[in-house]
Amino acid sequence: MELLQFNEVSKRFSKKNVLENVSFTLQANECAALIGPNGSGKSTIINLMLDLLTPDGGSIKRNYRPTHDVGVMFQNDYFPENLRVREVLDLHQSYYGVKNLVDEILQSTELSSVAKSNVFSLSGGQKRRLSLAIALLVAPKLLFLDEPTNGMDVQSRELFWNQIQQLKKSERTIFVTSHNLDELNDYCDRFIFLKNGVIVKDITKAEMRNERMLVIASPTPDTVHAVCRNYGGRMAEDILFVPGAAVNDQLLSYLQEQQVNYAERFKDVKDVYREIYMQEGSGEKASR
Ligand SMILES: Nc1ncnc2c1ncn2[C@@H]1O[C@H](COP(=O)(O)OP(=O)(O)OP(=O)(O)O)[C@@H](O)[C@H]1O
Repeated sequence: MELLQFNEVSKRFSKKNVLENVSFTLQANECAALIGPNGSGKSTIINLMLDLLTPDGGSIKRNYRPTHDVGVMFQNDYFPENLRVREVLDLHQSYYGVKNLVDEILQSTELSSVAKSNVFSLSGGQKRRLSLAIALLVAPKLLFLDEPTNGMDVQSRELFWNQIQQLKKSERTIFVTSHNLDELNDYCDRFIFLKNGVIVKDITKAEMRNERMLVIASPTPDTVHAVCRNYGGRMAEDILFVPGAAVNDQLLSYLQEQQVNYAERFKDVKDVYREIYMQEGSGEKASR
């Protein structure tokens, strides 16, 4: 089922075009990530999805009620002062007038043991999980996670994403924005890349893994120059990344002749990110 459809949506603030002809659909059960640098328009898209903004052009079709079927885990945790964990959830539940899900959610977010604790005594990871618990109170069809693991340590991140994996099994659409590309790569099924208010790539994990990458660690300047000039590629953190489309017998023979060590692997989100947002490395790509 299609949960959402953006059809050539544009948005302006003052005279500045912030989104231009943005089109995408979200299916029920998807776990999709919206990726883009600061200021690329992610929050504007989310606010349009939540019906907090109106588009200046195009149309949005929602198969959900923005006030009743959507749970949002905001970037920062805001809780009423001096309340216990359970009281915070009871309070939110009373606003929404929804079915009593507090015990179930305390359990699924692993907060039962701190249900009677004051929210200020919680660890950073527990506070993030309480924000998730609040977002789940409406039994959302659509769950927004905005930089969900900010401030969490490794163990809390793993626990958090395991909980999201469980939620994925229960017919929910999950929409994540995060700058943590490793996490998105591991846990999302689809990646929508935004650049200056335009969707420049919309790719599923399965599609991405159809492509290979070639990786050369600590290449010499001569190797960087020769490979980039003839095949394209990008340098990042002393590694040269060559896109799958350029990986061919000629390139591999060249590297073997030059005794350059390389490795081949599937493409991941960071590779796509580099292709979109980073300049190609030294040398011009030859027209082939
Ligand atoms: N209410 C507003 N009035 C004027 N300009 C705005 C408003 N909201 C956003 N903008 C501008 O629109 C552009 C996109 O902003 P947006 O917040 O959607 O980006 P973002 O990708 O979410 O950024 P970040 O990663 O920093 O949260 C920015 O140039 C921002 O300054």
